Amino acid sequence: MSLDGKVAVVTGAALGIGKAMTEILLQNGAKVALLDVNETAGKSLCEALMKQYGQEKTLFLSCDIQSEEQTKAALKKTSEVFGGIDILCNNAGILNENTWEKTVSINLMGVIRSTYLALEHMNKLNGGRGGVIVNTASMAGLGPLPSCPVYTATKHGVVGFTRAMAAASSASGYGIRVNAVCPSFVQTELFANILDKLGQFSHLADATKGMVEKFGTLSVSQVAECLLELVTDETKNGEALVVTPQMKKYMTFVNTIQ
Ligand SMILES: NC(=O)C1=CN([C@@H]2O[C@H](COP(=O)(O)OP(=O)(O)OC[C@H]3O[C@@H](n4cnc5c(N)ncnc54)[C@H](O)[C@@H]3O)[C@@H](O)[C@H]2O)C=CC1
Ligand SMILES: CC/C=C\C[C@H](O)C(=O)/C=C/C=C/C=C\C=C\[C@@H](O)C/C=C\CCC(=O)O
Repeated sequence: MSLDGKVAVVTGAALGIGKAMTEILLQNGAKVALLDVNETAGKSLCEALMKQYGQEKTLFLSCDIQSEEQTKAALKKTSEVFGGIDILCNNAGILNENTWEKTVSINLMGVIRSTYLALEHMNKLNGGRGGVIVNTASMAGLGPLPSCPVYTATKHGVVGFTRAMAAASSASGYGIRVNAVCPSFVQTELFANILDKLGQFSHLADATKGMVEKFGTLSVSQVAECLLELVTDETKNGEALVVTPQMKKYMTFVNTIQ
């Protein structure tokens, strides 16, 4: 799928992985709506991107994906300005075992909310153009991180939601592919602050450090390249693309219900 003329929405676009996703989508010809709760960083990035790619290519919308009203308004504005939505990158997320309800609210409920609201614009059965949704899960969505069980649960939920939505879309004729990217550790602000966010599991920090030493850390660009692959390869639907500094692979899942 060529990205020329396509319209993308990236949540959590202001920093880290979302910023890299935004940049690679613009580099490949898409228009991008940047949604983020961090207005200062979002506006600053959007201004810089407008200078590099043109005013007509980017839009920043302040949006907390925990809010139905804000998310609905941001997606509506995106459609009004750019004429529709073809690509949704559900990237916004946090890690904080101290505030685990907020972690669930953003990482899982926010992905579900953004997906359902975007379907109103993307679904071919609603007059949409179809397209692709890519959810930023994590390797913690495929196996446990003992020092952050709630974060692990949210990412497992994102992987399960991704696979179920992909099947539902295919069976329903929505014309929308749904995939997940599952990185290991990535050098971002979220990653830099994790040792302060483990709450009652802070005693397991050393084990986490050991995992980081084992896996190493990815750059945000490496994750963005995976996004581009999942967006442009129209054969990919219901996939979980695992990426570490050592390897990249599509997960195979055993369907226990035959
Ligand atoms: N950094 C890492 O090691 C890994 C991160 N991930 C996932 O990647 C995604 C992005 O994380 P990073 O770039 O590392 O984090 P980051 O903290 O660098 O950037 C996250 C962005 O999301 C925004 N955001 C947070 N809550 C929001 C909300 N309620 N509504 C809208 N925007 C919100 C923040 O303002 C920030 O701009 C997250 O879903 C995270 O779980 C997955 C695997 C590894
Ligand atoms: C303490 C949390 C640190 C960083 C959070 C970051 O956002 C993140 O999500 C990092 C995840 C890194 C995970 C690295 C390894 C995970 C290993 C096990 O959980 C097994 C996972 C998957 C197995 C997949 C497979 O190859 O079979």
